[in-house]
Amino acid sequence: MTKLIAGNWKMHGTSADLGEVRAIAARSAELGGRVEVALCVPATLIHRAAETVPGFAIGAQDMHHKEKGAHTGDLCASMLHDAGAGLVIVGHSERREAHRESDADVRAKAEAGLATGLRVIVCVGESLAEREAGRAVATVSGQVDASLPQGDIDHGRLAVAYEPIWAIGTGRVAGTDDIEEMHAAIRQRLVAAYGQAGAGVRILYGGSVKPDNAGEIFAVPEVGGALVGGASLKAADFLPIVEAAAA
Ligand SMILES: O=C[C@H](O)COP(=O)(O)O
Repeated sequence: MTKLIAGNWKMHGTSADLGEVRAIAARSAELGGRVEVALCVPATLIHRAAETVPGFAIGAQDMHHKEKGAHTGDLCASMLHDAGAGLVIVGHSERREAHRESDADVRAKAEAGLATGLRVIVCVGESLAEREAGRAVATVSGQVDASLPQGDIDHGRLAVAYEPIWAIGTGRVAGTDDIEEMHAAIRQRLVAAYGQAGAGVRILYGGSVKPDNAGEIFAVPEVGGALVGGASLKAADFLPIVEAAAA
């Protein structure tokens, strides 16, 4: 399966950073069909980024599950699509925590995103306390069961990102054994939910992915790519990760 490397710029980036988008898109195009690359930029940059690099996948980092209404400050899937987004991240742990998003909220967003034609990355991941209590696999399996869209899916438009919360932005990456165990557990839940289509859903790893650990992570069974935060902000950091996935 071709790996998907998605950058998540979080609350970083203005029009002054479009040169990074341009550099990332140009090298990604050279790598042709060997890897899929996307950048999920702040909502304020989606339109300009999409216009700057036509044909390259620009995404959003969140969306409201409804199509329209009195929701001050929110954006719906069709607005993101209209701005030029081709994909959206939902259920990132930073939103689950800071905005109290539940599994049900995440599922509603994922279903609305797919229904609008966006590709969707659903994030799951355990806290350090849950891992230390031996509940990591149970926690993440429960999130997968309750956060993923219900019904038939187009497996090519859905991905799951496993991001242990304690590995995000900390420089502390999960061990390859732990990644392998968790990705296998997620695969089992995907197949239970979707049958054969569940075998084709990419499972990304996220949490302190850097140029110097990407190759090792990509060699782990069932790792279908990465969701990259800090190292996606600069082409010089992100492109070696993209190249490792294309190798
Ligand atoms: O969405 C990306 C993840 O939160 C990982 O962030 P990070 O690569 O900065 O650890």
